Amino acid sequence: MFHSTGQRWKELRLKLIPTFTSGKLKGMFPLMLESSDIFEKHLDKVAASKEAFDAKELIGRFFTDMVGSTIFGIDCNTLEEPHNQFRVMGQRLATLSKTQAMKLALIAYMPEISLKLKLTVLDSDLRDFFFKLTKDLVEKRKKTNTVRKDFLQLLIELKEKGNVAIDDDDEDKRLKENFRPSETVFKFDDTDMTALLIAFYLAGFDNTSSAATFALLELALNPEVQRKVQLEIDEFLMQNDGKVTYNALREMKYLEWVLYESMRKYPVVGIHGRVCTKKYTIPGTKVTLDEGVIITIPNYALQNDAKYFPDPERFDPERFSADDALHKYQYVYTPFGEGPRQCIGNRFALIQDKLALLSFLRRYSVKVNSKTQLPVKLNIKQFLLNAEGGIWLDLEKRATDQT
Ligand code: HEM
Repeated sequence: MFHSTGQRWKELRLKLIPTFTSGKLKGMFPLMLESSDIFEKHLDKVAASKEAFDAKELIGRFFTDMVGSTIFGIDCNTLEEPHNQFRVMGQRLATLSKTQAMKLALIAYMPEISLKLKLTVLDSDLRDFFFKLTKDLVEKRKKTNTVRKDFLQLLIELKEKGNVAIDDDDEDKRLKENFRPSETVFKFDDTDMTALLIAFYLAGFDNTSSAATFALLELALNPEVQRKVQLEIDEFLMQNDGKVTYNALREMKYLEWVLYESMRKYPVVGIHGRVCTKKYTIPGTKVTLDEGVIITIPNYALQNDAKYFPDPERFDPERFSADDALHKYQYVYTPFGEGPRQCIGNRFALIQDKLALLSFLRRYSVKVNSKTQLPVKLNIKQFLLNAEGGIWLDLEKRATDQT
């Protein structure tokens, strides 16, 4: 999906909208909670070891289990078995060799030539692994008549019926009213399904774990902010008999501002790409872009520009406290992109990241371990923003157990 363009992309995007509605995400929430419960128990072991942990690695394993369940419907147990095949294959998706990175750039910037050359980025054994996995899982569901509230199920529905239905009680009323299934015949085969599952898997453990890692780092560096998040969590848990609910999580606004602010300082995807589809003169300038021109939008630079975000080095979640903050920062704050190609999984990602922070902070505080290089040096060789040498943290049990 990342590389499809034109009519094919439009069709696919339209078909996928109902997959990410609040109703569907709410339906998946119990599966997400199951993974969080296991993660919280695992954190007790990490704390008992008194060893520092590599935040991206630990959260990446947690999210591998979570997306294993919510995307593929499988139980991976990656927290306990960090080298299982599903995790190893996922890590290979996330680490591109130089040749793969060059191929990716060619596909992004010269799509027509790449198509002619039949360029592909993934190694054939990786493709075969996910293709077989998807095929086996689909067959098993059919054989056992299993229906699960996960992405695989929704894509099976899309393949078989040509559409994913929007539930009558879905809260996204505007979406429901405006949604029109496309009238053209929609081709969606096993390869399309596998490609989408791979994209969701990769984004669902890699992008999201980077975002949660940077948020934890800033909380560790700013104990007063960490304390405020913990107080908000305590309050919501108290109001809900210690249970984490979808609605309570959505209402934890301070937690949300913390994530917004850390995604401002450290946008996991540091640049966006666009292709000009028709000749266009930028208003108020003499700059004319011709059709086909490739544009790179430097969102890392924009989000760290004092012109838009005064004192940009300062970690200040209050920047997002106004109701219209996201509107005010539109086009300069774009961690999830902007416009029709904006990240389709942004709400799912926010739930994941909120759950990760909540799992840590309800019973522990995080502290920076001396293995973390400060100030953080960003690794610019990777596709996603990560810290060189990793973010190493220590867990410290909170004075009162909040469960
Ligand atoms: C913190 C986590 C995440 C970040 C920062 C992120 C960021 C982004 C960005 C910057 C784009 C490109 C948007 C543009 O060009 O305007 C994108 C696209 C996309 N993302 Fe995410 N993403 C995250 C999580 C997820 C998750 C969890 C999923 C799915 C489960 C997902 C699925 C996608 C897909 C399918 C696209 C392509 C959309 C299209 O081309 O129409 N992302 N994401």
